[in-house]
Parts: sequence; C-alpha cells; structure tokens
Amino acid sequence: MFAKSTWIKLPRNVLVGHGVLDDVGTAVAELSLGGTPLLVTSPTPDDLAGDRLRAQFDGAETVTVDTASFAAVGEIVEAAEAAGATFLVALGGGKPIDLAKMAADELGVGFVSVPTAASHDGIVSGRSSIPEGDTRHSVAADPPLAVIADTEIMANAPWALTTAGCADIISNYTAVKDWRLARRLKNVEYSEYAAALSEMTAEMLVDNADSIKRGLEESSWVVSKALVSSGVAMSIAGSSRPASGAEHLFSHQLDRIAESPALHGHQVGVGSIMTEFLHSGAQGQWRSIRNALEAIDAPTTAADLGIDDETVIEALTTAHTIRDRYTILGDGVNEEAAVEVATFTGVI
Ligand SMILES: NC(=O)C1=CN([C@@H]2O[C@H](COP(=O)(O)OP(=O)(O)OC[C@H]3O[C@@H](n4cnc5c(N)ncnc54)[C@H](O)[C@@H]3O)[C@@H](O)[C@H]2O)C=CC1
Ligand SMILES: O=C(CO)COP(=O)(O)O
Ligand SMILES: [Zn+2]
Repeated sequence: MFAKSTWIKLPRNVLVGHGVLDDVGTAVAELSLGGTPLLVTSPTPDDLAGDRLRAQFDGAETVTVDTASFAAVGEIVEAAEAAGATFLVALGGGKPIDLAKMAADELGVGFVSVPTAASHDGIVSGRSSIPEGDTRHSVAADPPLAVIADTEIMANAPWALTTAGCADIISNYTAVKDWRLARRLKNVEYSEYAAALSEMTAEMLVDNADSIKRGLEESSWVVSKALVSSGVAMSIAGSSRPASGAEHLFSHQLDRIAESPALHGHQVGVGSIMTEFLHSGAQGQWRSIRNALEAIDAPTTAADLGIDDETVIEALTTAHTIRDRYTILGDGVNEEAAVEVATFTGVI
C-alpha cells in the first residue's frame, strides 16, 4: 500500500506593497478569526507602526519583547491568556515574529505576521529559531495565517536590514547543496520541489540585483517577495533545510560566541562563501556567492561583520556541534582547514 502523506501549511493572505500596513484589519477580517488580538512587537517597530496597527483593532493590548528566548514566549502566552486574545499579530523584525509564532502555537491560536524589515525569511516561514544555552532550536510551528509586508516601512528601515534579507536568500544556494549531500549520505527526507523553489528564489534575487539599491522602495518589494518564496519552500519541506545549511550553523555559532554578533543574514552570507568553497573547491562557485553579496552591499569578510578572525575560525570549527543537521562540515572542520578556507576566500 502507498503510505506516504504530507501536510503543507501556507499563509492564506499575503499582501506586499506600499502602505498595506493600513490593510491589516481588512486582511484579518477576511480570515474570519473573530475576537481581539494581542499585538506582539519590539520597541522600535512599536514606535514606528504600533499606533497605526492598534487603530485597526479596538481594545487590543500590546506586549513588547526584547530578547528571543523561551521565557519571552511564556510571557506572550501569559499576556494573551490574561487579555483573552483570540489571535496574535506580530509587528517587527525576526524576534517578535518568531516569538509570536511559537506563542501562537502553544496557545493553539492563529497569528499574523507584519514585518517592518525585510531582514530574513523567518517572517513567513513555519519555523521559529530560538537560542537556548549551547544550542539553537529550530522549532516547528504553524506559519502565519497572513503576511502583510509594507514596502514603504521596510524601505525606510536601516539599509543593513534589507541587505541582510538578501544575503539570507543568497545563502539558499549552499543550504540546498547541504540538503542534497545529507540526502545522499544520510538519507534525510528531501523535497526536490522545495529545493528547486529555494534555488530559484536565490537566482531571481541575484538576477534582480540591479533593482536592489539603498533608498529605492522597489528593493523592499523584490526582497519581500523572495522572502515569501523562501518561507514557502520551508513550509513545503516541513523543515528549514531548503534555506538553512552549514552557513546557518556558522551564523548560529557566531551568535553564541561573538562579543557583538552581526545581523543573521550578514553572518549566513559570509558563511555561505566559505561553505561553497568547502563544497566545490578553489575553482568552484564561491566567487559567484561573494560577488552576489558584494553587488547588494552585504558583508563578505570578518572585518565587514565586525567580528575578529579568531572568532570566525572558532565558529567554523565548532559549528557542526550546534545542531543535529548533517552538512558539508561533516564531523567538524579542523583549525588548519578552517584557516585555509577563510584565508583563501578572503573572509579573514
Ligand atoms: N524563523 C526563522 O526561520 C528565522 C528566525 N530568525 C530569528 O530572527 C531574529 C533576528 O531577526 P532580525 O529581524 O534581525 O531581529 P530583530 O527583530 O531584533 O530586528 C533587528 C533590529 O531592527 C529593528 N527594526 C526592525 N524594523 C525596523 C524599522 N522598520 N526601522 C528601524 N528599525 C527596525 C529592531 O528594532 C531591531 O533593533 C533572531 O532571533 C533569529 O534567530 C532569523 C532567521 C530565520
Ligand atoms: O534562518 C533560517 C532560514 O533562513 C532558519 O533556519 P534555522 O532553522 O537554522 O534557524
Ligand atoms: Zn536564515
């Protein structure tokens, strides 16, 4: 008997465009959720757009979060229960969105994602990425019921957040290579459809690099659509595999050990240059990755990240320990090899 089955959960309403922040109420009404939401945000996005959102939800309370942690998820759950909220609306960068995503899952209610920065593909995905002690959990949760990405707000966000989102998408190339490797060597579950969608998303972004420029609202449009597409690839896969490989392990490790980590997307971009080198060698495509990052103003070196060389080497040699996810790092890159890859690619 054929016993395979799959359940793909995707957002129902996706709005991307100038001024769509004022359409959140309409998009939510169309979902027939009923009741009142709890608004989950962080300080800057709250200042920027909180009032415009509250104006669309009579009597909605707001909880403001600062750090991504399981304790913060607990605080949101408590606040939602106390307020009798029937769904959550997350406004901001990756942190409030990830935390609301997990809290909504725990509460068994829906959530709506209102990103104020095009900083990475977690704004759409069905995964939450939460650090805990020496590890980082990629937790399965339902994706948002709706995503409302206002390109005007995103275009006015610090440029670095947009280039971070671009780099997160460019890293799909190496993530998919790691996924295929793990499929061949470890027989991990694999979806050619999700892998192809993820690669195509990176390809389209690189092809459109000319329209990704500081001060150009179209940049937010191009990047938001790519982030949606990458998030959908993760939803189809049922894991972050299409968009997260060894370059993400490297970045997660930097988040743990660097004194002052850089933005998620910037770190994975630099990681991607090095893991592409590990995949395809000196004559391989690592230069294409570096050039693509350079073309959109994203960091390509440790110095650009503001992280010292030793920390980069430590992260590269220990990244394989952070999570049980097979990648090109195998059972670890030794220090000599790490120095060679980082030096050859100009990262250090
Ligand atoms: N679930 C997933 O698949 C993924 C989750 N993540 C998680 O997301 C988090 C990082 O996301 P970020 O967006 O970088 O963090 P974040 O939410 O802390 O935002 C970064 C900074 O940008 C500010 N900001 C946001 N919108 C702004 C605007 N329009 N104008 C001015 N400032 C603005 C925020 O106040 C914050 O200081 C991490 O916790 C990471 O683990 C990252 C990648 C994927
Ligand atoms: O950042 C992500 C995809 O871009 C999510 O990946 P993780 O599962 O590694 O947190
Ligand atoms: Zn990422």
